[in-house]
Amino acid sequence: MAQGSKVSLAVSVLSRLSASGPSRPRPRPPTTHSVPARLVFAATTSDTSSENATGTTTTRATLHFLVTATFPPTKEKPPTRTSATFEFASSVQYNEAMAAFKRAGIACPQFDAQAGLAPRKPVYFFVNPFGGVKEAVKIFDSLINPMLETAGIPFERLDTQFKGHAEEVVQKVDYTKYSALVAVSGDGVLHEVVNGIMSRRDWRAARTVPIGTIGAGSSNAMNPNLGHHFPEYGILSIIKNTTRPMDIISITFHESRKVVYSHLNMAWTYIADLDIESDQFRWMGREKTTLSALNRLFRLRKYRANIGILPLDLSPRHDQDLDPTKLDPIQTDPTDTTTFYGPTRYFTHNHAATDQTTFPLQITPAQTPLYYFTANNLPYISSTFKASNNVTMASSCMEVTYNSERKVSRMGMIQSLLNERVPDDLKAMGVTSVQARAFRLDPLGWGWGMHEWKRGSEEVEKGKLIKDVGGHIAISGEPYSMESVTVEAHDKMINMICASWLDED
Ligand SMILES: Nc1ncnc2c1ncn2[C@@H]1O[C@H](COP(=O)(O)OP(=O)(O)OP(=O)(O)O)[C@@H](O)[C@H]1O
Repeated sequence: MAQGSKVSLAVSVLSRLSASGPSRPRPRPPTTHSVPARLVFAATTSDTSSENATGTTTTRATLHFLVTATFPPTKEKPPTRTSATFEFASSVQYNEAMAAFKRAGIACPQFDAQAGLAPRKPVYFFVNPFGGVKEAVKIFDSLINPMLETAGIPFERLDTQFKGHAEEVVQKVDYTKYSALVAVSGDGVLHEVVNGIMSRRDWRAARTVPIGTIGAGSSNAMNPNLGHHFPEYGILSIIKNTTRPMDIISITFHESRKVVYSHLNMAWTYIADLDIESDQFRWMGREKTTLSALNRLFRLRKYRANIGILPLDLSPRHDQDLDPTKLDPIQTDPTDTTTFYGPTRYFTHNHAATDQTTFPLQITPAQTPLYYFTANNLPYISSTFKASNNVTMASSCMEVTYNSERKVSRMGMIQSLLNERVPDDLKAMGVTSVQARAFRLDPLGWGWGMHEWKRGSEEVEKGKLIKDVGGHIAISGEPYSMESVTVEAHDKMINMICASWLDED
């Protein structure tokens, strides 16, 4: 049977049923209906067989469906969850229907159980009760719990008690007991999960465990990056266990001597300022970022730095040793960044921003001030804002975008905010972008005017660059100190749960 007709069969079964009717009369043999809906998930619960007066055995099953208005699903219309109980005239018809679902890639856990397939290991959920507009617990109770129970997938849940809790647990957990580690949060808890994995001695093996996220924060950048515009789609991907390999970036801090990993981005200047400062508008919920973006746009700080970038096409290839049986040596000096656990950072050590052999694309303080500087591992930096056009989940690079002109276009930036994406022609914003394998950033300071440099809130010095005066580096939306960093892309380092229909082109 062709794939289309299998789905048609499933849809035709659905089209016969009212949204939540009780038991129905026997269905007639299925016929194909044209229904403006796509069925992406079905599971059966409470199957029962009984013999009627004529001695015929009928099978009754409750089917649970997730139906989308279009396929691939879009962000405009949420999917519909519905269930219906109906009777199959014979066990043959029941088995045929279940097999059709199964062949169409629809989850039928009871069918798996009948086929003797081993049950899945539990999924480990990290739920942040305080992220975003505090919706994580509600999303867990009203969607994740029932959908996973319907699909017959076991799970464990940890409500995070403090910042860093998820990272602490992931560093120690026996991940082999779980089929996936999933953050129900904004990007903050996923950031912790990724860092927890990469800071283990056995990161080579641990990195293969599927990682997922159900957006329950305020920005939820991973929703569009993974094709999960609604939580149901993220849950569906967990049920179906659809994963893709994904790059991450490492950020080595040379002064505070630490290494941080990011699934999303590293931002400095405008984007970092607006992101970190948006926290003061948390009470506004999802609008906090827009308000913060406008607020900072009219008070743009002028930053100075030495920056060296290694473009992807000039980057030498290095193979990582990813043998999952290997353990990194025990770390004895916690300040020696060369011995930190996690992938080898080839371009990090002993290279200054001015080292043109490693970082041939140079930006100097004479070419600055800088207003806009981001390094994105993925296209979307919030649930709606597309900040990069030339990067995908596994593009072996990040997209570094910065203002190449001494002035950015505020009008261009407002236009970009309204359109919720950077323009294809970046010149309209006064910025440029490069696919980069690595870069080194030595920030020097910031000021309001060309000759005035502000320290904290009071002191103004003329013509002098001052370090450490309140600027931020933001990594996956989390604040870090503004200091010299080297940033590298690491190919296909994690195994990310994403929608099967995600089209990254
Ligand atoms: N129980 C907790 N109490 C306080 N902070 C927590 C707790 N659990 C997690 N955190 C921290 O809360 C921060 C924000 O979390 P999260 O990413 O879930 O929400 P958000 O910042 O609103 O979302 P987004 O990243 O989408 O804007 C993260 O830094 C995370 O480490």
